[in-house]
Amino acid sequence: MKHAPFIAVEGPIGAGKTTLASMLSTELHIPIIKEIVEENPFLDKFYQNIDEWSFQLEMFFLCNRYKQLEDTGLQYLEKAQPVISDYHIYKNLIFAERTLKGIKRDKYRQIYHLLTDDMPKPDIIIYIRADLDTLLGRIRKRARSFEQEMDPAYLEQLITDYDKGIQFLAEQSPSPRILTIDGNEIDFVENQAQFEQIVSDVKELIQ
Ligand SMILES: Nc1ncnc2c1ncn2[C@@H]1O[C@H](COP(=O)(O)OP(=O)(O)O)[C@@H](O)[C@H]1O
Ligand SMILES: Nc1nc2c(ncn2[C@H]2C[C@H](O)[C@@H](COP(=O)(O)O)O2)c(=O)[nH]1
Repeated sequence: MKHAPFIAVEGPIGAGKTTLASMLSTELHIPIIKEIVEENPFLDKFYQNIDEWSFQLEMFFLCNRYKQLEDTGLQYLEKAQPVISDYHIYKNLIFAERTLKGIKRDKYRQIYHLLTDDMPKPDIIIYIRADLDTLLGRIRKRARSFEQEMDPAYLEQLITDYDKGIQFLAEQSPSPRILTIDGNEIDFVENQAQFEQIVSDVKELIQ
């Protein structure tokens, strides 16, 4: 790979994105960009009433990620410095296609493309797949109050949406390199050898 890599860790809610991105950042000495969660004023309301709050929430995520992506370009990529983030900007569309309807979805799509089409995109995606039980267990473990009443059907739908979304990204040109991790079987937190294998796979992708 000639230019500095832009690595994104992706996967549905609770898959372990932030955990793995932080571990890789430390191990590979690559700065990390993390998404803003706790400061989000709409998440709590969203989980109580998705239809009522989805547009505000999706726009908040989109604007924040747009700003982070702009900064990532200026601070790292244009200076040929590698960077790792715990999300891919396409995540916005994966969620919004599920949570928005009708005219709001149409408007959101237009704004999404207007803001992001010419922005830098990750060239390496680490995709953590995990089934519903694993994700629910991790969400419980993380214990964010607003996520505890999440409808399992919503999460289950997102698992499928993510598979389709990552497949879509794989078909883009130029296509990102994708490392898929089985989050049910591979425990990069407790199992050092499994983490080292991921590090080795990522180093190979970076070469
Ligand atoms: N491989 C793993 N094994 C055990 N616990 C994990 C693993 N990955 C993440 N966790 C835990 O699961 C929770 C969710 O992880 P997190 O990285 O916040 O997920 P995400 O960023 O994908 O939503 C956290 O409490 C984290 O410590
Ligand atoms: N509706 C949306 N929800 C989102 C989006 N990005 C994140 N989230 C939610 C999911 C979790 O409750 C929380 C943190 O996300 P993690 O995937 O890091 O666990 O925020 C989004 O774009 N739309």
